[in-house]
Amino acid sequence: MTVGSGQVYVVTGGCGFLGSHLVRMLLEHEKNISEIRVFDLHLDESLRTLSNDRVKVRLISGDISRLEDVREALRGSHLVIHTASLVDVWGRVPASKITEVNVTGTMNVLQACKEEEVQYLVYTSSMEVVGPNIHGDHFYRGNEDTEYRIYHKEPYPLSKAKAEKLVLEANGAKIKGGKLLYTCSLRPTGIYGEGHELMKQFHRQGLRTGRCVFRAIPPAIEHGRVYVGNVAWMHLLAARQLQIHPSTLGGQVYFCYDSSPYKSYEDFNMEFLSACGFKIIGSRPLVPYFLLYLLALLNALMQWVLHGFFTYAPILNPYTLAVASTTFTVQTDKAEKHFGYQPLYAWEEAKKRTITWVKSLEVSRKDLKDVGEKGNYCCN
Ligand SMILES: NC(=O)c1ccc[n+]([C@@H]2O[C@H](COP(=O)([O-])OP(=O)(O)OC[C@H]3O[C@@H](n4cnc5c(N)ncnc54)[C@H](O)[C@@H]3O)[C@@H](O)[C@H]2O)c1
Ligand SMILES: CC(C)CCC[C@@H](C)[C@H]1CC[C@H]2[C@@H]3[C@H](O)C=C4C[C@@H](O)CC[C@]4(C)[C@H]3CC[C@]12C
Repeated sequence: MTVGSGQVYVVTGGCGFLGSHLVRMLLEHEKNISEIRVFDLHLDESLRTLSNDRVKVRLISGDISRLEDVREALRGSHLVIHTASLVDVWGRVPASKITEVNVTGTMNVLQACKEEEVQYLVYTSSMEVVGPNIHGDHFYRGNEDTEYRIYHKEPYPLSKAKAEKLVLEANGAKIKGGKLLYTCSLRPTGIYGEGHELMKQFHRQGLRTGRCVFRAIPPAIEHGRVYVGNVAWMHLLAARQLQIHPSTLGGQVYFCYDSSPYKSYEDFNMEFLSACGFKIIGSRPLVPYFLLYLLALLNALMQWVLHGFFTYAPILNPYTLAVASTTFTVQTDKAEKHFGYQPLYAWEEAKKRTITWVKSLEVSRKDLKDVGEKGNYCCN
């Protein structure tokens, strides 16, 4: 295999949901690279087979919270896209672990950039560094300059906010050899698309309830969603343009957006699930909010009681309920203005691809059933 003398990119968390889309996106659309280093705690061996005549995909097993691992991965590279993170708003992982991976891990990436002379870093942040806040203030089609009462209490948003701050503060810092480090931060809203773990859970849950989804959140509550392919595309463009126009992109934050419609979380999921015969029951929430809140509190109490025996971490807790019940949508053109971003996938295409994937989940479940698993597939 002949591999050229292009740039070397490191993608931390490259085996995750977004990371693996990003690796494929780079392979297909970034002509200036000869090696992609996929750094992750858990390697997805199938990515290795993506190497081609032009680009080598190198899988590197490592822990972002260990500086030595990160330094080794970054040695001799040109740019880092740092997506590795523990994404947990359910209490599955202790807060200290979330901080270790998301904050210390980011410090390590910055430190390694400085020591290994890597000049460019694109950080995957989250809408959660802004909100929703626990006061339930709505963020209605806001942009990067919209004023909002930012208040973090939960470990995940807290860690993402701290990490983003470190990344932005590091912009312009001197690295070994005297050159400057340039950083920018991308803030996706709720990402969806092929491989979305939470969608798999909603799909499984819907099968258990006879393909019926019981409305819990008022349909007027808008929740921002963005297609994974567009988030990956935006990372690619930001990485490219950060090197060409470091003074424009350096130190900046950008919400990730595309033409996905503004809808409630549940109605948005129905855009895909309805193609599998799922129905949403109720034009308004079937359970009053205070009951849902009590249930969420009960789940939190159970988690606390059972802590030490096993991890009880249902989807519904006071925090996820607050996020789902508070409007948070973005409307901005900052990324277009600063680095020419336009979504690569129109909503129709993103929807089509996601539906094809959700339908494939049905096939794999049916395969399982054929080999003996008991399941409920139909309801209508
Ligand atoms: N999924 C969303 O809706 C969403 C929305 C906004 C922002 N984000 C951000 O996007 C990024 C990717 O999220 P995702 O949904 O693909 O999550 P994911 O869990 O699928 O991917 C994260 C990856 O990081 C890796 N990782 C975790 N701990 C590690 C460690 N100690 N060392 C090395 N690698 C480690 C995981 O193995 C995984 O492959 C994260 O930074 C997340 O905060 C996600
Ligand atoms: C009340 C129930 C019926 C519905 C519960 C849905 C809930 C689990 C969903 C709703 C919104 C989701 C979050 C949102 O899309 C954005 C992000 C940011 C990202 O950085 C991490 C994931 C997260 C927090 C989503 C988690 C799941 C949430 C809370």
